[in-house]
This record gives sequence, C-alpha cells and structure tokens, in this order.
Amino acid sequence: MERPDNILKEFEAFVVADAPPTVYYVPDFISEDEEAYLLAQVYKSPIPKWTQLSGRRLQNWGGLPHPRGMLAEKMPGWLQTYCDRLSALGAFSGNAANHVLVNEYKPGEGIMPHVDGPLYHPTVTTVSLGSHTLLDFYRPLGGGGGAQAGPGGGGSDGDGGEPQTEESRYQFSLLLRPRSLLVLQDHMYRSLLHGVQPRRQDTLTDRVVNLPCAGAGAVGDTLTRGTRVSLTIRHVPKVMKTKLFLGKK
Ligand SMILES: O=C(O)CCC(=O)C(=O)O
Ligand SMILES: [Fe+2]
Repeated sequence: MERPDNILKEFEAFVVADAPPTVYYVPDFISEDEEAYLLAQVYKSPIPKWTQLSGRRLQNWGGLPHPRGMLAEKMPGWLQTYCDRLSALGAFSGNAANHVLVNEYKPGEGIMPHVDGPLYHPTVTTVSLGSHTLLDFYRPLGGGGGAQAGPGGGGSDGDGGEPQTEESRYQFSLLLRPRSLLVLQDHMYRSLLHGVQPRRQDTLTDRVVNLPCAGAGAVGDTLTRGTRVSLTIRHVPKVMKTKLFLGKK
C-alpha cells in the first residue's frame, strides 16, 4: 500500500511504520498537569451531559453530527484549546476541529468494533487520559466497503459471504498510553474497524505494532487497566448555519 502524500509534517517522526496508512502515535503529547486539568474538567461537567451506553459513558461537545448538518454548539474553552492545537498542526487538512466526544471506560468496559463513518472528515485524533488501553483493528466483513456504524452506537456489519469471526478479522492493536495522542487517517480511518475489548487487563503481544514507539512495555507484559477517558477530536464538515427552519413549515 502506498504512503499518501498528506503526511503531517510535524508528526512525521511519529508515523507507526508497521501499521497501514496512516497512524501517528505521539507519546506524552500532553503533560501530567494538563492531564489532571482535563480530567477535572470532564468530571466537572453536569451529570446530564453524560450519556450512558452499554460498556462506556460519553459526553458529546460541539453539536450532534447529522446527515443534514450539525447544529453547532459552542465548544467550552478547555476543549477549544485542544481543537485549536490539533487544527494548527494540520490534522484536518486545514479545517478546524469542531466536535469532541469524551468517552469514559471503567476497567472491564470497551467499545464494539466499528467505523467512525461519513459524517466526519476522515481523521480522528484521540488524547488518552487516566489509563492505557489497547485499540484493536479488524478487517470489515467480506473485505468489502466497511461497516455502517458511528461512534455513538454499536457496530453492526452488513451481509458478507462466509461467516467470519471477530477473531479471524482481527489484524493488530495499538497501545494507547495515558497522555498520548493518536491520529488515524486514510485507510486506517476508512477501511478498518476499531474497538476496545471489555477487559480488565491487557497482555502485550507482537501484534501490538506501536510497542517500539510507545516508550514502555514489552511483549509478554500484562497491564492492568484503570478508568480511561478519551477525548476524540474531529472535524464535522457539514454544519447548519442558522436555526431558521426549526419551526413548522
Ligand atoms: O476511546 C477510544 O479511544 C475510541 C473511541 C472511539 O472509537 C470513538 O469514539 O469513535
Ligand atoms: Fe471510533
């Protein structure tokens, strides 16, 4: 597979060479102070801001993405800082991040394999807080166009020939340490599914392709999960400019 020509210059040194195009993994993207500040802000949010799903809870910031356009809501300052920082690095091809999903996983929780789908510019940037996790990648069913699912829901695959198990579709994993930044683009965004197994511990294998750049951990090590909070920062291209049509026609 060819390397795309849209490699982020500032992140060139952080490309994970053993994954398909394109994964950037930046250890210690934020400091411990920033991590503590961000966690405090997440837990300061009003309770109704949380949506409980099976296996995780989430906060949606910036508006709800919708095929007809997202009704944009003001981003709070503590998230806007990181939207600006990632946009300035060129993560969204010159576009500005305008949407953040905050996910919280307790030990033993996870997210089913899914693709993030067409409502977003095809780049997701993830800052991990509080604990490590393993993000696992899977071939789509039938090797075809991919599953239809968004990050707000579970993964459900289309019809696809002979039965294929999750295990047989598993490709590799990335170790996401607290304070790291992950950027997924191109084939990694569009074609492969990603998910987090609902486990309390992770044993590192040679299928964890960013181990050399994760800065810690060796094959055979077992890591115990704590509560992990992820900030998934994205650009939603289609935004509704006005509320003119909220009334009856
Ligand atoms: O928590 C993560 O790193 C993954 C979250 C995710 O896949 C999503 O929000 O779409
Ligand atoms: Fe996702």
